[in-house]
Amino acid sequence: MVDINSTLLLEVALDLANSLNNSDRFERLLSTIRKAIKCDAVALLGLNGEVLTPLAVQGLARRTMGRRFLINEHPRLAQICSSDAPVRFPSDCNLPDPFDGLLLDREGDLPVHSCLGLPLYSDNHLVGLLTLDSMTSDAYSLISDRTLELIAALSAATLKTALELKALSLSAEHAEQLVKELTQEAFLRDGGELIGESQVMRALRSDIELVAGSDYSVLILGETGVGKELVARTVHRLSSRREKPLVYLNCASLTETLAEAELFGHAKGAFTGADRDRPGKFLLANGGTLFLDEVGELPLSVQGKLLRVLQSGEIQPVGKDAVQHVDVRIVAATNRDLRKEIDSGGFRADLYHRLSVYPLEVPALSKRENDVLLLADYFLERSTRKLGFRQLRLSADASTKLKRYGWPGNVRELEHIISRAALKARKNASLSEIVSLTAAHIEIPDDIAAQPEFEKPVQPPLGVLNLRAATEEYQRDLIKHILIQNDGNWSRAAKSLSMDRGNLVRLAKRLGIYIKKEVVGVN
Ligand SMILES: Nc1ncnc2c1ncn2[C@@H]1O[C@H](COP(=O)(O)OP(=O)(O)OP(=O)(O)O)[C@@H](O)[C@H]1O
Repeated sequence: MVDINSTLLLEVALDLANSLNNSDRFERLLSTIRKAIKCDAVALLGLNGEVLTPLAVQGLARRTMGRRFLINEHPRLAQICSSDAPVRFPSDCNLPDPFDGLLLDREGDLPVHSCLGLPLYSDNHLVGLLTLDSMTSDAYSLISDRTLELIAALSAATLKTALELKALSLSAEHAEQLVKELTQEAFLRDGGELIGESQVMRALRSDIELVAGSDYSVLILGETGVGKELVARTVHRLSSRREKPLVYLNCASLTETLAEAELFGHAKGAFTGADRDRPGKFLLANGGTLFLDEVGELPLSVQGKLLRVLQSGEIQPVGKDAVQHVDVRIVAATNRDLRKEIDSGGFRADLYHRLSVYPLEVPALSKRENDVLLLADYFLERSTRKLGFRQLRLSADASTKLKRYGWPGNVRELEHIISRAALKARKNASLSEIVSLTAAHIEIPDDIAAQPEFEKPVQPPLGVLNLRAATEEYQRDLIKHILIQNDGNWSRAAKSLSMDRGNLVRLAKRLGIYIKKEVVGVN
């Protein structure tokens, strides 16, 4: 049996007391473990609920950090989690390895190899796992249990110190929430996690943490599909209002009366179709947060009323005399340049100043360095689970193709392209194998396909004699076509048509095009 060298133990122990940041702390831990035990790959995973999140990896592709492992979908991880001692998997173990296909410099299946898992306990609670993979069979049989237990104890202590240090630097109110953040809890159940390690995304995350704790209004700016809604959800989740509702209102495509009724509620009979009293979004969000998406599209008259509510904290439902006090935090988002809108008279300057106490700019995906591959891996892991693959990975040519593209539709476009690629690959693949997505699976519009569709001739409708009907038919076809091409994304479709989004939505409505995100049909 082989025992661990005491100098290495000392190194880890000293690192615990050193003023390292957490990612350095984790990296040092893994380096020390690799000196103690020969292995080709090692990963430290933090546990949150049912999700294991990589906190540091060595010998595995960097993009592994974008993966989130649901315990019950990975039998090896489940076995380690349910054990209170190190688990050695025999070389001929046929349970799928969560890191299949992710080992650095190795294409394809993991050959017969040794795998070792250490559950990490702190105060009798499982806080994470350490996994080690070696290409040598039976690599771990000679390492004593005592050595493994010591490594597990030191790793658990490192994880615990990291969590505690993070918690100490925060107000007690947010500590618990942010400890979860440290292990990057995937907000899988209700909304998703903001993935990204680029400088700009780190800066955004720290701005979000800063502003979330206050009660200021937040204005989220950014192109379509960058993740503005996700940012809004994160602000709410990190705020003291998180136990209260987060209410969503899309301000586009609302007429003046509808916008007012949606925001402030209405009395029965206030207008045609108002067959009962209805509370508005402000009341529904009382105590919590109201997310006003596409706030730049709000009709001017309603902007004035919204401003008054923000100043007084009182709402007056349409058709009612009585006012009601509400306590609501506003988070608004827009992909428009509101300063330009102010200059052209489309947006009130006073409302802008009220909303943008704390602006958050979400960067375009093309500005996020290597985040494209990290996000691609995050979406791949989701497709792996949803479509029942054993493992999905990107081939080198697919990665290159993704890196080269400019991403005008940002993260949403990447998400759709990966989902479509996975679906395409599923047709001819055996789900029990590691499936590589190649460049051929990645359907990125080339220069010609990316041309706005309206520049291509659309056939005039045949057999229609009336000019107005013919024009409408033409408009209907064109809008449907452009919407489908843009995955049902109204903002992008409007951009392709050089139109204002609100006008496009209103026109589509008038033409009877069924309005729902991602689905395009005609009533
Ligand atoms: N950093 C991120 N990490 C993980 N997923 C992301 C990230 N950013 C965006 N997404 C995902 O991309 C999709 C688009 O994001 P979202 O709807 O928040 O964008 P948006 O800026 O509000 O778009 P729009 O302007 O069209 O309303 C969502 O499915 C979201 O979960």
